[in-house]
Amino acid sequence: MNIGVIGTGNIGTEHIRRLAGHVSGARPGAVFDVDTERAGAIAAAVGASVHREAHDVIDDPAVDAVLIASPGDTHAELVLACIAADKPVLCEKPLATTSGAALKVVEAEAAHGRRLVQVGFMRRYDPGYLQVKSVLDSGQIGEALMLHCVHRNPSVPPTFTTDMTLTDSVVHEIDVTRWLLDQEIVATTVLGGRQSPLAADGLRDPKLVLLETDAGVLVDVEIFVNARYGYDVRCELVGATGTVTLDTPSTGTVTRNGGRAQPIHPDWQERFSQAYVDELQAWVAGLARGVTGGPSVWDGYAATAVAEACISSRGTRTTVDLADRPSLYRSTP
Ligand SMILES: NC(=O)C1=CN([C@@H]2O[C@H](COP(=O)(O)OP(=O)(O)OC[C@H]3O[C@@H](n4cnc5c(N)ncnc54)[C@H](O)[C@@H]3O)[C@@H](O)[C@H]2O)C=CC1
Ligand SMILES: O=C1[C@@H](O)[C@H](O)[C@@H](O)[C@H](O)[C@H]1O
Repeated sequence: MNIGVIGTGNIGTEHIRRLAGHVSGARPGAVFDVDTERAGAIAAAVGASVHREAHDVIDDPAVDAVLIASPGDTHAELVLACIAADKPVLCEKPLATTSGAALKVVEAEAAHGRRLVQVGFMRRYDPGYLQVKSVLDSGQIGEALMLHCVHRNPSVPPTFTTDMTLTDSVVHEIDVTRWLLDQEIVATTVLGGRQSPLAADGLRDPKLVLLETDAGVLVDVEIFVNARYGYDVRCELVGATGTVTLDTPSTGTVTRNGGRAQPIHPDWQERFSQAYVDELQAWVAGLARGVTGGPSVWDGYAATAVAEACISSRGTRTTVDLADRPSLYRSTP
């Protein structure tokens, strides 16, 4: 499979390297980035060609499938072009930054009649989250009652906005909640509270997000993107007869001088490195069989709709109103 990649920043470059060296059955064949120097550097490193426009990648007959890793507000338009060209696409999260834009993608793919799009919610491929899901599904802890989540980033670039803490960061917990519980989120309340002195001017950080599902499960998420000490993503799912916990993986405990240190990952690149490879490998394996699975545009739309309600909340309970779910998305492949 010859993969065309649009966006060669942080994650785009890493995905290209993974496609070149860690995913069987695929190679990065063509790339585009508005930053032509950046695109040229990674293309030269992996032997890919550089295109002049994003649409040249999508329309390139030698490109079997497209991977979109440009900023979130560019995604919906590019995914629509892939659907129009009948080309499979893995689109990094978020599918879109507004629910209206995401819904247009849902409608376009539903009208197309078969799935072409996978959304990059890679936590569904993380061995830790998979274990949490398998414990819940096995019935060992009874029915799910509550989910507690922590999502801490050491820092964010100056371009990162308060809205992005919800659309770019909490969107992962929104997807994890829907996937783990197989329930829709119907309401949210977001509280600001005391702010970090280390947050950039105008950035509301940290925040507490409360999500309510259609089955009444309550989910709390601490989002804190200036935690400084490292990358810390955890959760505890509380069931009727027990709990299952996903801890921050340690990278090697050092015991010395009367003390014990447990290093943790510096950022998402290291923490989820295996999940990204497994996500890409599953996508490519599906492509070879002519099947697109994994998180769908419905999942992308629902997640963006919830994130949008979080943005509107500002301390008050805000409901989430989803459109009707097309039959294409009623069963997960
Ligand atoms: N699944 C995950 O855990 C992660 C997902 N992401 C997602 O990946 C996307 C990219 O994030 P980063 O790589 O961190 O950002 P980045 O800012 O490092 O890279 C974005 C790249 O896109 C390029 N670009 C901007 N406009 C473009 C356009 N119209 N067409 C083509 N290229 C364009 C920029 O020049 C830059 O090289 C975002 O949607 C983000 O939410 C990012 C990090 C982790
Ligand atoms: O997707 C990601 C980033 O875009 C986002 O900015 C971070 O907060 C997340 O931890 C990371 O997984």
